[in-house]
Amino acid sequence: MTVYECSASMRSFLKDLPKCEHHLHLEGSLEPDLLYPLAQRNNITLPEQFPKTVQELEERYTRFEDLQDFLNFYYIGCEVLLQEEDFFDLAWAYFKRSAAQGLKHAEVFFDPQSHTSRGVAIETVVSGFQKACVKALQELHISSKLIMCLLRHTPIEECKATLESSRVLFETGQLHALGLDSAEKPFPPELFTECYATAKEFHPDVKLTAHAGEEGDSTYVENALDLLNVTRIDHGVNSAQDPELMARLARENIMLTMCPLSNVKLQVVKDVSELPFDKFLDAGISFSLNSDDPAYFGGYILDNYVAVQTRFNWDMQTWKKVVKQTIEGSWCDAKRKNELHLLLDAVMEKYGNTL
Ligand code: HPA
Ligand SMILES: [Zn+2]
Repeated sequence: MTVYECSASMRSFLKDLPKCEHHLHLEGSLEPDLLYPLAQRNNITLPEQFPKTVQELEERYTRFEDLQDFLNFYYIGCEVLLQEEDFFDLAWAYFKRSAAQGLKHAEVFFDPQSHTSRGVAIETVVSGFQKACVKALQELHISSKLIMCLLRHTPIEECKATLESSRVLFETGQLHALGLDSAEKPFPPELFTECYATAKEFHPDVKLTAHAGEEGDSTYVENALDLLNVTRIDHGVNSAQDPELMARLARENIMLTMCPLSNVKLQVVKDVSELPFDKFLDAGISFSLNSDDPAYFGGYILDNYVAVQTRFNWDMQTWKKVVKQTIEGSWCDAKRKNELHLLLDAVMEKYGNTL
């Protein structure tokens, strides 16, 4: 297993940076040591061939062949979540772990269809997550937003029904944005044009994002922009294939929510060093660094920052630039952004030119 290490002082600087996460699937933060107790609490029988112990499961998580191989485990994991308190426990565990890594603001995904398909009401899911968000703000000073994702492998009629059932949650601002995840290549953005238009009709403030260019090529990114009217792209690694698209991303200030450890684990790239961060910086493209499904990919937000540092060896000013653009690309209000910028200034001052 690859170990990413940087100097203790650099790690301390990276930990102190006020980090915002834009690409985190709450269901992907289900650690094996919570999965089995929840299965027991809810009397869920896991499939016969599913690993029987935390250790066996952790071992299996070290070798995913591709996105689909991972998703097969991810959806089985979802099955242990039933009650409001399960969703609360899951999200609260994520916030606590990430607080210890210097997380200050999180815009987090969830997949209602992986729960409603098992008879769990969307309100139960959202209510559990919301309670954790409130506690995270009060006790950990982490602000957050919920992004509802549609599962692109499910029938479009099911996606439309899910959207309809979430209408009030969007209208009342309990849900902040719409996203799109699951198997990318067979289910391109154009299938979801109507769903995205509907979400925007719920409320003009609803934000739109979509996974694109993780396993799909750069045309998936282009089509998500043109047909879904997203203002953010989740992953978008493959945008680097097309110089014209790169120029457009910079011009239109589209943020890419990059996930270094995920990309290695799902074999999008062989090593973090292959990711086009320097190309994006040179082209003036905004990106953030995120953990995606930390329980499955072996690292939370700071672990991703450290992995990038071990391969790119950025100086403090480059990190300042990356964190600044991450704050700017967040969907929190101007007051919160200002607080985050002040935290960043304080960290830069604390470390001076020492690194
Ligand atoms: O990394 C991902 N990609 C696509 N779908 C997902 N659903 C959870 N995680 C992912
Ligand atoms: Zn993702």
